[in-house]
Amino acid sequence: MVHSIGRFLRGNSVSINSSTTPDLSGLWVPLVTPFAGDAVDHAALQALVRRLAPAGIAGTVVCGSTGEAAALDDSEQLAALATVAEAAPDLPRIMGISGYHLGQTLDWVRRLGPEKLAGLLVPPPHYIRPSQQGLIHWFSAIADASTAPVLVYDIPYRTGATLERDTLLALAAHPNIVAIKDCGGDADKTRAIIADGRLQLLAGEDSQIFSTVAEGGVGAIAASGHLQTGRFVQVIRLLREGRLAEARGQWQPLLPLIELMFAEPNPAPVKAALAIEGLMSDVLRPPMTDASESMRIRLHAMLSGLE
Ligand SMILES: O=C(O)C1=N[C@H](C(=O)O)C[C@H](O)C1
Repeated sequence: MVHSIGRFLRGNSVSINSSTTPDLSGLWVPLVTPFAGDAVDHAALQALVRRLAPAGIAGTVVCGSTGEAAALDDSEQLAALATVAEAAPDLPRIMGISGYHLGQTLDWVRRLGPEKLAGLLVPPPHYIRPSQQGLIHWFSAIADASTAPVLVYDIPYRTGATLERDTLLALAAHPNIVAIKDCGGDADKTRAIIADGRLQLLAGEDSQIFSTVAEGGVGAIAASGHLQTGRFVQVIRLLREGRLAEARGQWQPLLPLIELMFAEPNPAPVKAALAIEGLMSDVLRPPMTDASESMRIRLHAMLSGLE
């Protein structure tokens, strides 16, 4: 049994009720961060957002893992967020955060307080591998401090921390924790969260979008959605409408694209594909590396075959 020491279980939580819980369904695109040389390429970021916005996406994620947030300093992150907001002011934005120092992370959450965010995407602290009780403390403290609703980012292969099913169900009681981005790799846990019904579940593994939404997930945060965006949007919409065969017809042509996008560390293939399309230059910040030559050749072939 895990015990929360968060403010919400002490009875003085922020007053957020179900009528104000945001609807996070649909496709969210975790934006890459384009670079021009050493600097963030704001013009390319703006053009990217303007291309994605009309495709029917729910919104964007700024500074997720795909956005190479680990390589951006605070002012670059705030500037990227401002550029995305300026490019499409009415398109909802989720901001990714991460860290392992609770005090510094809370300071950052408070600095983000004035931003108009649809949510804050928060993974467990990486590297330090706390207990389940420690994880409850981490998320509760952040959710207490955040003016935006919190999405729990369950991604043990990046953080080294496993969020157990009971932990996620305990966090679902927090009025400001509203969703999970599911990269947990545990189908039983995924189903339990969906069956519980309090957290909106978004697929975080692109290859699992179909199965997750077919089982009751509300959408996805998917880097592959930079390409063939309208088709990803359609798949999720059709599944949520129960139109399984039509959804499958849209989904199957996306599988080679998804496979290619993760054949090298994300976001190198996504950036290479967008560079081929003339949207940005193909630059990542070390220690991330740009796509290999063989990847570029495969991308050229794939993009020329796409409608
Ligand atoms: O940035 C994200 O959010 C995503 N991250 C995943 C990862 O690379 O770990 C992939 C997913 O498509 C989106």
